[in-house]
Amino acid sequence: MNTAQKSLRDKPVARWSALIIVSITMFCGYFFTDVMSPLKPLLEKDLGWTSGDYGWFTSAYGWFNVFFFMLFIGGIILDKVGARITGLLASGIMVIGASLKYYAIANTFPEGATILGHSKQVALAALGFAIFGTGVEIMGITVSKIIVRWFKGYEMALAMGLQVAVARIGTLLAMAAPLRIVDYFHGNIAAPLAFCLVLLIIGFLSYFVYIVMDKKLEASMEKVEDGQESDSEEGFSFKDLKAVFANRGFWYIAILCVLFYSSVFPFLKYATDFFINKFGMAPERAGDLPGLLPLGTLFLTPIFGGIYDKVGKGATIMIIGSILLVLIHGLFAVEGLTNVTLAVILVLLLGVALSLVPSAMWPSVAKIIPEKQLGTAFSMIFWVQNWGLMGVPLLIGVVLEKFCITSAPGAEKVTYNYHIPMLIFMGFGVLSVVFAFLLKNADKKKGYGLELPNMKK
Ligand SMILES: NCCCC[C@H](N)C(=O)NCC(=O)O
Repeated sequence: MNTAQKSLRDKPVARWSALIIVSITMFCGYFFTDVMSPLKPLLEKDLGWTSGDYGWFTSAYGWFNVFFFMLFIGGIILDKVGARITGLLASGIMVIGASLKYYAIANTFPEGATILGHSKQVALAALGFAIFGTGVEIMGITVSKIIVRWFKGYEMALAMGLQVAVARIGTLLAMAAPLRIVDYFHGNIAAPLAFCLVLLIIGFLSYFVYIVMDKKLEASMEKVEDGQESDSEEGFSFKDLKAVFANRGFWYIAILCVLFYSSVFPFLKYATDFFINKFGMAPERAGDLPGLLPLGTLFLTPIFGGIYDKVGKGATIMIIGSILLVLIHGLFAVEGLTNVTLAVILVLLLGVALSLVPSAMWPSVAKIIPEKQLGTAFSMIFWVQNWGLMGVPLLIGVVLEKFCITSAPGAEKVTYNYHIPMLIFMGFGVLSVVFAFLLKNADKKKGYGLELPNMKK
């Protein structure tokens, strides 16, 4: 290819700059997603929430995505009108949802005011989180497609890994910062949300810079004579949907996705409380331990992504990550194992698992599904995954409240035994292993190329 035929995506500086910009928006989204997790004990102590309230509120993240098919709608919009408008809409929705959630937590409401059997505060916070969850998930599929658009044939898995790594810095801050921010603002539980809301607005504004870059990319692609990489996609069609549904590899990846993530992200929602209850950690420091999880993934996700780009072995990487899950949650479930050093090691290992599987899973989707159906495919995978992100935190909240309370009724501080929740997380790990093997098997039969490198020679 001579210089005249190059499009903007062929210039490393341009494609990495595009990646940095969209990663900032995702970073802010991930921060907000988990910012309430370390606050669970405080929500119970200061605002009178129960574990059931917390589980219900946390599950709201997936409500609209699952029941109103917002991810499908987002995927269709993405394939029809492209990443520029979809991304802007999605990050705007994130800001609106986050503002409502902040309003709910920052205010007090008349006692006894309930909506759907929960206090007005819990219900409004949940509604805000549901709106936010729609925005951040649609943003997730948009960013996945943006990366494919800029990096296909280049360092695609590395780029996806780096984007996820930057997003996970958001998760890390969400674990480590909120209790410190609350402390700094003299016990104000809403302060971390306000801080995060400001970041989300910055993420929204930074997306305008990406829009300018995307326009330039399009113009440069139009100049490329053969137009082979042009974004002249046909957009969503029901034929595409049927094609994606008929693809066995797609289903294995989607089911692996929901199982794997069900035992990681919902775990994070309860991790601070778990470490306080099982390992006797001081509440002010207990968020630091789950914070180690995203820390490890920062470095490892891009490294494993780079290995997949150069060496391949995508399906095998997913199997190893899933086996790790079983071991980790299995050990967490063992009663009497309360050594903090062991907890640190297990959290770090969970970080390894959370690097292995995503670094191979997301680029593998682009191998199984043709590019013009990718928006649809990512949105369907995220839809399946959202059942888990919605249902599992709710399940754990209910299980905790019904079967795991160890304190006396009416005690000032409620304490829990996390044995059953950990067994539930382990169960998801076991099923992940099964589906990772099924995926590898399908790859052998259908030749998706999951075990092959991503990079063109
Ligand atoms: N706490 C963030 C949830 C992100 C869900 C999202 N659909 C996703 O799977 N992102 C990829 C990842 O590995 O984070």
